[in-house]
Amino acid sequence: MPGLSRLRGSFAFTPRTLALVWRSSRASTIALGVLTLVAAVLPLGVAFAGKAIVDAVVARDASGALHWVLVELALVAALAANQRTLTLIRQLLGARLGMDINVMILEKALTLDLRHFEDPEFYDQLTRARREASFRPLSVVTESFGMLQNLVTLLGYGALLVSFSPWAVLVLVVAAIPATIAEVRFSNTAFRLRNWRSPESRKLSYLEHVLANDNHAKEVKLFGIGQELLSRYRRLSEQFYVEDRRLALQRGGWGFGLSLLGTGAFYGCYVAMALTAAAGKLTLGELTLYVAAFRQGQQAFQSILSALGGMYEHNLYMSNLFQYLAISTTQVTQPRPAALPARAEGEAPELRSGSSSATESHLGEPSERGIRFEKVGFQYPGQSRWALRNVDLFIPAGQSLALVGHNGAGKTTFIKLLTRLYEPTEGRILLDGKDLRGWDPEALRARIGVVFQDFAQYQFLLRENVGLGSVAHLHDDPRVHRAIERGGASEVVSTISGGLEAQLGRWFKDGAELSGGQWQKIALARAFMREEADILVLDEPTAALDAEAEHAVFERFRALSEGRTTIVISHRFPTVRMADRIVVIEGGEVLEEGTHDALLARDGRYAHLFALQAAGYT
Ligand SMILES: Nc1ncnc2c1ncn2[C@@H]1O[C@H](COP(=O)(O)OP(=O)(O)OP(=O)(O)O)[C@@H](O)[C@H]1O
Repeated sequence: MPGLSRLRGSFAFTPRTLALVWRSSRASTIALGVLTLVAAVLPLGVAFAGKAIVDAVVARDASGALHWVLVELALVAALAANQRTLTLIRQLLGARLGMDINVMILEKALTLDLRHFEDPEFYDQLTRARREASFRPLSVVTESFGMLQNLVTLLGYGALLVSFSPWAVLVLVVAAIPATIAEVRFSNTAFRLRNWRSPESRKLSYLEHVLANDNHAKEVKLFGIGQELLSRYRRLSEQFYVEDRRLALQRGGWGFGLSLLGTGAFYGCYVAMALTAAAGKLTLGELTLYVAAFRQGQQAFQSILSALGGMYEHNLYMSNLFQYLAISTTQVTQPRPAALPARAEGEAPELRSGSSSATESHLGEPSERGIRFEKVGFQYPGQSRWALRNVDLFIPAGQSLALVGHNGAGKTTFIKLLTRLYEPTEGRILLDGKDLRGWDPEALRARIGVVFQDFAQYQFLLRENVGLGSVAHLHDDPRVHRAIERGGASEVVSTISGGLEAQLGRWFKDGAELSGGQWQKIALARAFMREEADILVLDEPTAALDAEAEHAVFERFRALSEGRTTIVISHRFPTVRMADRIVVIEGGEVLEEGTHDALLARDGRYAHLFALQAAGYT
């Protein structure tokens, strides 16, 4: 039955949510439970005192009436104090919970793979989890306790009403059901609407970001694209508004119509009670009590039912959070069987025919020192195109290698695989004879220092921008200075005031903004913080430097990288030719490889590109 499964759905994540809340603050959760029970019982006392007052008045018992008025006053005061404390605890618990859950979300983000961040569906999930989950858990708790409170109140009023007529209890219950069913339905629609348009919401946030962000301000102004983007923003938000309005109107209309049923039921019972009292079968006090019991019982019951609707909605949102937290972070580790026969770690590798000339005649042995790509192929998740294919390559330890190729040839992908940001779809990569998948990720990354073309510009202190290259040495000043010098950033440091403690970037007060080339030098310095790393990779991090500066950087880089393996990606031949060995990648495959002179002599693609650049065409 769909109704029943919805009802079950309303509570599916409640135990896990309550566990989250319990872990956040036990004391607050217990206090919330106790105060909720008090809030459930006190109104019964107030109603009973009301009856006693009326009865005392009718019996002309002044002191009795005064006594009960004082009792009622005390109960009402207690109720108000209880309510205030409840609100306070809810606020505190809500703040604590929001904090804890955001930390959980970010902690999870740290364990995710790069592929997750490059996947739009994952992004939607993350956005949804962050948007809703910090306040929904508290709503689940408040709603659960609220339901308990109303249930106790309802049972109390129900017991009172039964003595008037069991029919009254039945009418009270039945009249509230249609409105509840409608509420659950609308909650469901609201959730689906928001989930369904989640990609559109991201577009909206992105437009906001472009229109109000320092990175884009120059282009937005100079290309005059502000109005165009703003009108896209308007169109999208207008569309959202229309959908939301339709839903709100439907929800409001149905809610109002169906609540009339409850009002009708109340007045029907009121008439019955009034007639019974007029016939002398009820005292005035009993009439007052029953009317109050019916009205408040009805309210309690409606609250329970609408809380059910709310719970259903909260649970749908909580499912987002739990799904996000359950994302598997283990990468696909099995190479495709067709590509390479499975082989146990350490087992003697057999020779394979058809290896490109890039491969030395021997294959990975546990004792070899260097990086070996064995028939490596890679497709980005969800893509049928091979970004890399049939890559067979051995880079002996200490060698300097340059990767050359057109845009989109697969050079960065090569680095992403080497640094295990992704794993090969087929084939395998070995470091010192051991499959990368067998390496502890921490140990592997400690050995590699990388600067990507889209390196980060942290809006942090200068010390942090450099020192974060080796967090453990963030406060090791001599090391930070050494790294700055090696990255060629000494003149950057001398031009800004504040030295290592200077704030960089424009986001925060007194931040010094650097030029593109200066940021690159800082990024290089960050890589040089990894003094223990024996593999250094520069993926075009010098594109913003002028040719002369780039040449200087690479000369220094080479000198400093003595004995280390270096891999450099560059489109500039003066840089490329310095490498011991050059690999030309085209369409994801290794096309040529050799020294600069050997490749020129071969007169192939490399020689062609070199001639173009020498003639000033690239
Ligand atoms: N995250 C990704 N998802 C899907 N495809 C990608 C992704 N990153 C790169 N690609 C595709 O993989 C191919 C190789 O890209 P890669 O970044 O390795 O090229 P590149 O040689 O480094 O280019 P450039 O010189 O422009 O930096 C390209 O066709 C690109 O479109």
